[in-house]
Amino acid sequence: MKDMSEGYVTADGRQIGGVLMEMKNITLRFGGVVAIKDISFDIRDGEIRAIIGPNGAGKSSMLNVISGFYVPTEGEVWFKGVRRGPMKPYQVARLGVARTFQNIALFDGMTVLDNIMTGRLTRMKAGLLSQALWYGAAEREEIAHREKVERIIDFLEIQNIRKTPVGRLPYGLKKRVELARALAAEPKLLLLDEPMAGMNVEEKEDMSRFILDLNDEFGTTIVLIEHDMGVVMDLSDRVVVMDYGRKIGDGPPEEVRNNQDVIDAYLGVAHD
Ligand SMILES: Nc1ncnc2c1ncn2[C@@H]1O[C@H](COP(=O)(O)OP(=O)(O)OP(=O)(O)O)[C@@H](O)[C@H]1O
Repeated sequence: MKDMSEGYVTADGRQIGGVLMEMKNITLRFGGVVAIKDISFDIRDGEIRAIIGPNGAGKSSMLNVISGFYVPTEGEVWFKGVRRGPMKPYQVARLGVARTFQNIALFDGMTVLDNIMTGRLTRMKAGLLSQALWYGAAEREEIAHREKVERIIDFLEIQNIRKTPVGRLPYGLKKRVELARALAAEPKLLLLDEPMAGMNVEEKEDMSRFILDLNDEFGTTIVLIEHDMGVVMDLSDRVVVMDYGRKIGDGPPEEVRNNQDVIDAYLGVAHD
């Protein structure tokens, strides 16, 4: 077991805990393409960690390694002090990892409420047989799940659309429902793939507020990929910068912003 005791205090006075997840020398290849080259970093309990980089840098690939969707070609992933082997998505979900997607992945024909309930599936104990045999227990479980979901609906201020089919909602609200569904799994680690993509300024402000509030209220650790630099600088405690599959920067936003390699990558300086 790893020592998880160390932590740090953020510029705004939040106490960040020890290492929740550690990526050790991760390399990921797709045939001849090397999407990630020997990258190491950690994610600490309670922090908001961003992964940034130009198009094709390897950010989505890295998020997929963190989520367990991809198994790295080389390197180790440690979660809660234990080395993680290859896992099925539901096993990763049970460990407490949930995510949202770059292209919203909701059921358009279902209501907001039912979409969010699908986020509780990995937490449901009562299977079909036990539901038939122990109807009372299953009903109690269902009520408990609904209470959790209602709390999330209140938290994300979407009470007025709870019965609306998702397909009828504007883009920004769909993104919020997707966040609600991920939260319904009560994740320890929440992965957000471009949570602000395609949003207007007001929607971005709302989403930023919800991300900060949920980190504060539920203590959820967050990893996000985001192209909007203003958002990244405002929200994150520490930032990993990727370029051509390599890590070229890692630290608090102000440190990363002044890193010459990062400036060069964003200005498109030639690489050898
Ligand atoms: N499934 C795959 N099969 C083959 N190559 C892939 C696959 N996924 C990603 N790649 C390649 O790996 C590299 C990194 O891609 P990735 O999507 O992780 O970058 P990214 O930083 O998320 O880019 P973007 O900001 O454009 O989403 C690219 O060269 C990409 O073409």
